Amino acid sequence: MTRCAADILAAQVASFSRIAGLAPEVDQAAAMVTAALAAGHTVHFCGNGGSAADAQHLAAEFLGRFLAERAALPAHALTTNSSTLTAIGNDYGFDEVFARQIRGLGRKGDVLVGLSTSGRSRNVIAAFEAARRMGLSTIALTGATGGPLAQGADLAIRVPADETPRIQEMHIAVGHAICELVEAALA
Ligand SMILES: O=C(CO)[C@@H](O)[C@H](O)[C@H](O)[C@H](O)COP(=O)(O)O
Ligand SMILES: [Zn+2]
Repeated sequence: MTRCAADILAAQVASFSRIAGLAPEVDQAAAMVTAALAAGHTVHFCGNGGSAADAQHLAAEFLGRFLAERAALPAHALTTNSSTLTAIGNDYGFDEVFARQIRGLGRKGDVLVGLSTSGRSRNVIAAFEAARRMGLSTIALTGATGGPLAQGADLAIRVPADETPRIQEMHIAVGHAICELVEAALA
């Protein structure tokens, strides 16, 4: 299927026209993250490919600043240390790259945010299983179908799109909305 630029851009506008319906879930996610940060806990992020970039982007918003000048907030992307990722991947398998980091770095009361457009990435699902066992809260950002990741999460934000790029574009919009709400709540 070949689409011209106008078709692709129209598809982006169409998916974004549905995003306001996610307000209740976005409010809930912001409340979970705000409560954890206010109690001194950390927010961890993970995902693969473009979602790894989104995980890093969102962690940076908390550690750095989003819109307001304020103290650094503890956030961490599990996607950034190539030595950690290759050691765990090589020795234990790629499915373990995030779960093992959660077992090492996660603390009861922390929040784990997993981004997966399919909701089927096994390494993200394994990290959620580890987090659940340890008492972390879990927030899944997925596409409309949600997959097993959404089913097993404390909170699932299923954005109303089916194609990976459209889903990713909405994930970063949702992530930014959560950042803004958390920053305002903690100000
Ligand atoms: O960015 C893109 C496509 O837009 C790709 O890199 C994409 O993230 C990768 O194929 C991921 O492995 C997809 O994983 P997931 O979203 O299904 O968990
Ligand atoms: Zn992408």
